[in-house]
Amino acid sequence: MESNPTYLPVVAAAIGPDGDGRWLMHRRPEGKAHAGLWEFPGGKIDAGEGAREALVREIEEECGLSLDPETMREAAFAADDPRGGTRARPILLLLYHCPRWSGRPISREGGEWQWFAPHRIAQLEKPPLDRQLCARFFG
Ligand SMILES: Nc1nc2c([nH]c(=O)n2[C@@H]2O[C@H](COP(=O)(O)OP(=O)(O)OP(=O)(O)O)[C@@H](O)[C@H]2O)c(=O)[nH]1
Repeated sequence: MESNPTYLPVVAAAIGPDGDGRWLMHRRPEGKAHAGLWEFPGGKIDAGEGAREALVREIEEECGLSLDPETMREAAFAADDPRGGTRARPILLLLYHCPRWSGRPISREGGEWQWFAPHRIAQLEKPPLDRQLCARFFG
């Protein structure tokens, strides 16, 4: 049995709810894969990094918010089919509920940031794995 990793692990954050019951979503910038689609923000886990640590780092880099890793909870996951698709490596996307943060999001890497109610998030155009996470997380 081959034991080299197949999946590329990616972490994503469900940041919310804010005082109005909304959650923070990120619209991917032009020039990147899935440009213009709305995702739960996050990114790839670096070698040797923990999942929560990666999420804190990615969110800080992308929008300046500080997440509280102590209060993060595993919430849902979604994975590509390793035998389908055209990617070199299928993605394993891990969603964490992040109920505590500080700061306000600002766009640091060209994407757009917006708070939405869950029924609006369900309507947004999203990449395939984020669609699954949305259905699993918000029901
Ligand atoms: N959120 C999300 N990401 C996905 C999906 N499918 C898929 O291939 N990805 C890829 O997973 C990676 C997520 O990591 P990232 O957000 O740090 O990637 P990035 O575009 O900033 O960096 P990159 O240009 O090196 O890929 C991206 O390459 C993204 O295109 C999906 O359904 N949802």
